[in-house]
Amino acid sequence: MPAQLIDGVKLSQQLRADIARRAAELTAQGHQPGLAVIIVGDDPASHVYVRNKVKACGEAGFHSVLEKYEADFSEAALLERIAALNVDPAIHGILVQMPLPKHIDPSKVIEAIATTKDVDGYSVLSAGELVANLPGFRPCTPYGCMKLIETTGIDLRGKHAVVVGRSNTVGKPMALLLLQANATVTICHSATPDLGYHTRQADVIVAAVGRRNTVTADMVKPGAIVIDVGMNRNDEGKLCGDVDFDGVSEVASHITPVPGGVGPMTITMLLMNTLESAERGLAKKQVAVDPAAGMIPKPDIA
Ligand SMILES: Nc1nc(=O)c2c([nH]1)NC[C@@H]1CN(c3ccc(C(=O)N[C@@H](CCC(=O)O)C(=O)O)cc3)C=[N+]21
Repeated sequence: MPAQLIDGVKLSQQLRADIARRAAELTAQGHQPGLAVIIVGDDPASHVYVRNKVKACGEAGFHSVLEKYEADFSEAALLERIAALNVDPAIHGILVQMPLPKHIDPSKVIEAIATTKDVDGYSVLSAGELVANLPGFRPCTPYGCMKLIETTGIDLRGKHAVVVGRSNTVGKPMALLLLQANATVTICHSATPDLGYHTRQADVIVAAVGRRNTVTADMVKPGAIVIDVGMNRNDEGKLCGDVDFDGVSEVASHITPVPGGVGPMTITMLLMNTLESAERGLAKKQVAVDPAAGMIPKPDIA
């Protein structure tokens, strides 16, 4: 029996409908969710992604600003823009599109974003919150992968999840989210001698390497769930993932396609984080003005 497709476009539509409904409620109370997206340089793929993010904001009823800067925009000027957005009450999320030009230190830029607006979940503090099981913004791609796994109805408790890839943006946070869901987690990477040995034991495989055909049918246990985070081009220039989709579909119980799997969910969870940022800001404001709560009103920075 071929694997069931986990449809990221369909799940995104469902989640985005709910996000739009909650955004409209906030807007009616005078607190429309707002996302600022900054892009530096002229990488064409980055411009496509950024355009998609801004478009998704519009469709969800969010306010959004897109700031585009030339490749020679200075680090100091970028940090200044972030400082301004950090105190802009109309902005609840700030995303600086990666990669940045080489003269800009990405770490400096990420850490400059107010934690309350770090909707990418890329900052050291957001990463620490994830490690410590504290509330905070989850990186959008792994967060989206968890939502995709949820649609299978399979409880992760006690299941063996194998993450292939250890990037700070996907592999590492993915492993932590799976761990939070009570899976037994293995992280494999470029120095793992026999990848198939590990993946063949997996009930769930998350492939986030950036190399096509990294996971083939012989490396998958029958009935496994396979989530493909990869975004590569094949010889015909067509978008493909890290998983040999045709082969693995014959073995897995559930599989995500590329495109149409994880990609759309990344943007959906960005909207979700921005919405939740706006909701938290409003909740804080309501507590701050409630005299019964005995709180001193704080300056409006979130
Ligand atoms: N600060 C920052 N945050 C990011 O979240 C971030 C980033 N930088 N830099 C680049 C990567 C890449 N990324 C994608 C988002 C959606 C799709 C997406 O929607 N993909 C569609 C297909 C798109 C197509 O056809 O080209 C899909 O998989 O179905 C892809 C890639 C976010 N990124």
